[in-house]
Amino acid sequence: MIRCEELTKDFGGTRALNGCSFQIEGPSLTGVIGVNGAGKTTLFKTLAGFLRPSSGGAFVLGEPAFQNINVAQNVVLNEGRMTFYANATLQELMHSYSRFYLNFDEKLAKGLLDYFQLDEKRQYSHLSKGMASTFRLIITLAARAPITLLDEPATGMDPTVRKDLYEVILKDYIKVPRIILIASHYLGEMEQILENMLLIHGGKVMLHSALEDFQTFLVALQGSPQAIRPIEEKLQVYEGKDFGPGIRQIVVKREAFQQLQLQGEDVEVLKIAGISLEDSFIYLTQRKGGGIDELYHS
Ligand SMILES: Nc1ncnc2c1ncn2[C@@H]1O[C@H](COP(=O)(O)OP(=O)(O)OP(=O)(O)O)[C@@H](O)[C@H]1O
Repeated sequence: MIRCEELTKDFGGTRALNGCSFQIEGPSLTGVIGVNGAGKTTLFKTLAGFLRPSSGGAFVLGEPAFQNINVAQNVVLNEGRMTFYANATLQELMHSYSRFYLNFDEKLAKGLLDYFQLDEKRQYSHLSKGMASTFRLIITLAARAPITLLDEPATGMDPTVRKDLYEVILKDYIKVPRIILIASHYLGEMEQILENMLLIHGGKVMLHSALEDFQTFLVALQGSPQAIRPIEEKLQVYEGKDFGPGIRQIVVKREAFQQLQLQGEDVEVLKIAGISLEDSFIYLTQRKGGGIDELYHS
């Protein structure tokens, strides 16, 4: 179980987390998404016990996470900037993980190294970016820690390896259900394996829901401008645009639209369409103010 309560983390003058609260009780494959700088890595490092909260709390298995040996043994963090000692071979790194994580599955780790054609005698520092990511993922999953945190696990991987990566994560989760959080910007690809979504924005949780609820959170309405305008005036519109003279489209919250309780003719003129996960993410986290067009028109 993991729980954050009004978790705030400051780095000097920068507030990376700002009253972040959520809880995950049981096994779950959760995607953690957010724009660059939203606070995802800070959240993971705090849950792993590497960072002390400035205020509020981060709890793992009911205990405060910071510098807690019980937490450390139950949480494994895979992060791109992880440094291992110079000259370490894959075999040595695997060995050090297996001594620290009591459930480390060596057979699985070796099987995956074979599958991804990584020679365990090679030095980690000599691997390419994508190979290093693959290796980190292998030892992180093989650790079989009850809380597994994957921060941008696909960094540098080519599309074929990424496809395998998602399959490996999913199969491993099915074999040993546990709390797995994956922070990634590859939303369209991750979507196929996730159960839940946690959207972090400005250091806070903006949305924490089942994947299906996230996928249907926003909806696109198309119709004549006469049919669309009255809705537009009543609801928060995430995007509005005209498709030629006779058709206007707006993006709004599905629930808010349903609560409008439109009747009869009004409903008939509207075409309602779903929105991809990636587009929903963009609409929900878009920057306010002038867009890119404006920058290039001065
Ligand atoms: N050690 C640090 N010192 C100072 N500022 C930091 C430090 N670590 C993170 N920050 C700042 O905290 C904020 C959140 O950073 P964080 O790395 O958690 O974001 P993120 O959501 O993981 O971003 P990305 O998607 O780009 O990886 C950013 O403004 C970042 O510059």
